[in-house]
Amino acid sequence: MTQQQTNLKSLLSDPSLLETRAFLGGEWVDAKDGATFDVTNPARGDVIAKVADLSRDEVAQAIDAAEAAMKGWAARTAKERAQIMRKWYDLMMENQDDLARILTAEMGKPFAEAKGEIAYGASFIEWFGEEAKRVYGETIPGHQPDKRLTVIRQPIGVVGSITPWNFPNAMIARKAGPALAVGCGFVARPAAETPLSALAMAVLGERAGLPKGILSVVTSSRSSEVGKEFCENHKVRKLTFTGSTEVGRILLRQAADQVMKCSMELGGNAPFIVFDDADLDAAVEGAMASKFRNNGQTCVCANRIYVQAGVYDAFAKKLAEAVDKLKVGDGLEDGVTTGPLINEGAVDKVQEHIKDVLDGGGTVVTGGERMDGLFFKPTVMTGVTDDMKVATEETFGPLAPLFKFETEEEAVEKANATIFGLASYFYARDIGRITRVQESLEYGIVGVNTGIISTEVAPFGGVKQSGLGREGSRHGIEDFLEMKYVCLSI
Ligand SMILES: NC(=O)C1=CN([C@@H]2O[C@H](COP(=O)(O)OP(=O)(O)OC[C@H]3O[C@@H](n4cnc5c(N)ncnc54)[C@H](OP(=O)(O)O)[C@@H]3O)[C@@H](O)[C@H]2O)C=CC1
Ligand SMILES: O=C(O)[C@H](O)CS(=O)(=O)O
Repeated sequence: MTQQQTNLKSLLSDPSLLETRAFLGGEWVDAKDGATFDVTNPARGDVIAKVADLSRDEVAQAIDAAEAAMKGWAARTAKERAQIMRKWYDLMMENQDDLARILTAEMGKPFAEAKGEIAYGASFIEWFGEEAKRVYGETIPGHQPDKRLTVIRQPIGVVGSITPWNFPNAMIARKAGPALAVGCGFVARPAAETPLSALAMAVLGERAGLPKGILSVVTSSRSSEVGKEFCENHKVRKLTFTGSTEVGRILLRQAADQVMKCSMELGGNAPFIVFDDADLDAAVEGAMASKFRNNGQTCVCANRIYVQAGVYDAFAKKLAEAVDKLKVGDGLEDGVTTGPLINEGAVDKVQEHIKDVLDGGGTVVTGGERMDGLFFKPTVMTGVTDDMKVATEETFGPLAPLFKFETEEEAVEKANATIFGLASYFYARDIGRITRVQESLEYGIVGVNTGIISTEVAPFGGVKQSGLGREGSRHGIEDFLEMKYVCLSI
């Protein structure tokens, strides 16, 4: 065990939650060949854990175990599964602080935000345990006198899951919740940057009573190998992915060979529109929440901020004043509102977008510079135009670029001018404008006079190249069910 791992364990009320072995078929295992990969704390740059680095063959074993365990798990009543899901939820909430400390240590987000993510992730486990008890079938009036028609809905089968580093608890829970609740087997491959949160979830899932093999967490540094196993193994009936559109395309191409059902939660490029009839203080508050949550590292962060000409200067001034109050630092320190970026590539992307705006004649109102390590000053820029990179590329960092517009039609046209369609936001008070704009935006999610839209009770997902399917809400369970039509001749 590394010294840093010892240090992290010393922060936990229950040190056994810091697991570094993979959870394979109900057993805690090292990689067969003893291989491990390092997990680094992005705030300090030190290695906090060495985690089992599984091979593709070991992933195949997890899939076999999930298929074998499904027979008994799917045969239980929905209520029995729901009781175990509820116990899992209770354990996650009872251990919220420890789970949050592990999450902050491996991902960097401030402890308060990490606690919020644990509650958000746990809410999907709770929600879908309840929803599973309402997976109804139907009877259909026969098309012939001797025919009796019914429709039943059954678990789709073994699910392969690939998730990103930015929400290392909630993105898994948003998939494992519905999949396990309806009776599927579930094999999770978390991002190599952030496997510890997933392993801690598995510790608690085992304690909650999930049967051996129904859930595996296959930690591996070889993401493309794991993806190929999920896409090529005929025992896998469903692939669920959250991450960039670029990787989503790779997986969809691979999954096409066996016509595998896929759910895709992909990249975004959210517009945030401030009209001249908006409550400016509310708009600033919403922009802060949407733009700087998780240090700008969410797929639903405001990526382009459009401000109507009449309020542009006032909004820019107010926003910069709010940004200057952010406290950048180690997420485990009290009062820190903004942690580090996840890696050097993320810092490079922010710097690239800032330089591009400056080269195009834009201005830094506040921030604009890298700090020590992976820390970056939250930044507001004005004079941003549609020919700049930030207009079409997702920054995934703490940069708020302000674009000026004149008319409602212009704002909507510019907001829609992207291949993405995940989240969008606007602030206005005229009811006619609100109705027209919410109906005209080509996005799966529209926040009106709010910058935070995420909840387990609503359908989360994108249109265009931001994804396929919806997660959360009563709709999110459908992606883990198959419909069977039975025609009985009497
Ligand atoms: N719509 C949504 O809900 C979300 C979308 N995103 C989007 O993802 C991007 C940032 O997240 P990031 O994690 O860097 O995204 P990536 O798409 O690079 O990675 C996401 C996951 O996919 C894995 N992966 C990468 N390449 C492959 C492959 N060829 N086969 C199988 N798995 C692979 C990664 O593993 P590893 O890192 O270990 O290589 C990681 O676990 C942004 O574009 C953001 O918008 C992110 C979160 C949520
Ligand atoms: O990964 C993400 O960015 C999440 O989907 C955003 S949210 O659901 O936490 O808002």
